[in-house]
Amino acid sequence: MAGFSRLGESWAEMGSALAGLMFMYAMFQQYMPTWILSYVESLTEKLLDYFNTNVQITFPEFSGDRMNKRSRLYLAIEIYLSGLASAHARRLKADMSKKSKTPVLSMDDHEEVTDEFQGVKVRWVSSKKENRRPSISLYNSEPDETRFYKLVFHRNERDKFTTSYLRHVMEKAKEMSARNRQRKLYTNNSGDDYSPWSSVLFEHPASFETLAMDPSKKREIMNDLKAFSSSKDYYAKIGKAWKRGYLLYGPPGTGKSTMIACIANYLGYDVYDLELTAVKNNSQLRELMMETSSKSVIVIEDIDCSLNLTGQRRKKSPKRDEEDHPVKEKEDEDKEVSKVTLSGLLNTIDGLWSGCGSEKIIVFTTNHLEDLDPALIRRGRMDNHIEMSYCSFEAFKVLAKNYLDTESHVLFDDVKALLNEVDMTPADVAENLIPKCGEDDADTCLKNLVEALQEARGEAVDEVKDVKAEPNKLQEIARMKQKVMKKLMSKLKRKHKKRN
Ligand SMILES: Nc1ncnc2c1ncn2[C@@H]1O[C@H](COP(=O)(O)OP(=O)(O)OP(=O)(O)O)[C@@H](O)[C@H]1O
Ligand SMILES: [Mg+2]
Repeated sequence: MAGFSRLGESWAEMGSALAGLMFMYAMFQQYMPTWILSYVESLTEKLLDYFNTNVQITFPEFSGDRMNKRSRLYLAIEIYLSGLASAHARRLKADMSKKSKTPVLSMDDHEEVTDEFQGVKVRWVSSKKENRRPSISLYNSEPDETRFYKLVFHRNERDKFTTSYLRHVMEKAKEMSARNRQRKLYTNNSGDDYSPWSSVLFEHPASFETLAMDPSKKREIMNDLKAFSSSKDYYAKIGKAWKRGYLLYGPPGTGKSTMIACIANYLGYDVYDLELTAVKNNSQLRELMMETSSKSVIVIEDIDCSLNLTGQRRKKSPKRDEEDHPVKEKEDEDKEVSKVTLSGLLNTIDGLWSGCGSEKIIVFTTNHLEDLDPALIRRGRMDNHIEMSYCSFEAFKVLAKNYLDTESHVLFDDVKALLNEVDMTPADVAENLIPKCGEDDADTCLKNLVEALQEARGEAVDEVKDVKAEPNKLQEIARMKQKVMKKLMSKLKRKHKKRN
């Protein structure tokens, strides 16, 4: 008995000594030199291997014959783990890369985090080992130390973690780096000899969250975009270039340009703003398209006024002046500068050239859908036609939240009733919600909006009365007014774009 109790005591002593050692190790771990940590780690691993039911995969930082290339897999894991690390790791490292807009956090050496995949837990450990060979050698480019990540999981889950989990890590990392990437806005107005595009950082703050639109329509568009961006295999299978066309149409100020920024921000794509009037001919257009990168939104705004693309298929009789001489129209003048034709444009967006590069979204915007050549916007070319309409009550609620931080108010009912009767663009509603002087609060802004809507309703009623009084004459005036406005708008837009 005495022997047993002595054995028990010595086990207890060993146990408490081991616990003490472990406690000291944990306490002073961060002050210890790396070689001690690596040594202890490998010793512990060997010891644990005897009882181990785990499988472990190592992902070294450097790969290649001479270990001189940073491994893409390692970098992807680093990005993937940054989210977990910032939430759970105790010791973190921060780094800033040229391409990212925020610092990238990663686990510090000898730190670990747990992840969960399909209900099963896995452990990620970040380690490093010192390379004993002298690093100053003509023949040895191996770094002094090698970092690696270790993935540890139960051996029963081998299939799951060697295939689907690693795929999941790669996909997530791709998504995360796209989100964190510094994106660019390209224009073809002032390209140089080296590139037909010039660029600035794209930092538009618009997002689907702040876009005023019917929520179900918004969700539909977001789903469509997500499905597109993850359909690489599908497009390859059906033998179609991985691109999608969006046509955004609606009156000025309904959010077409804002929607483009939302799309680019949502998918983490670059934006190419293609000014067709600055493109000399079809071959330059082709060159521009070939110079666009994957993961981009290529935009042609106001396609109806970009060039005389709208009527090239319909034979138009030339306009004549009072003395019956043919009048040179503004569009004809443009045609002399830009010789891009409708078929050139169709071929570039939809023909063989469109296969160059992939994952591209092409967006046309227009205020006048009815003026466009049907060939330009047929399904398959412009796959998704989205009407950007006047402000609905649902859209107003988004604006009220954005601008006034308000989700309900006594005046909401008035606004709702008025928006049912009056067409007002989200841009005009937003303008009324902006405080006019620093002290304007939500009450004042909403009152301003109600007044503006009432005023607009008054004008609309007056117009209806006039039309009833003299229908033919007034309808003719309205048509003329619309025509003049349309031309004026086109002119202004062209001028504005040329100036920029
Ligand atoms: N649906 C919307 N949601 C949020 N803000 C909007 C919306 N529509 C317009 N706005 C606001 O109005 C401004 C003008 O909108 P935007 O330039 O997107 O309109 P547009 O439809 O492109 O007009 P245009 O046809 O004249 O180019 C934006 O800067 C934005 O602040
Ligand atoms: Mg616009």
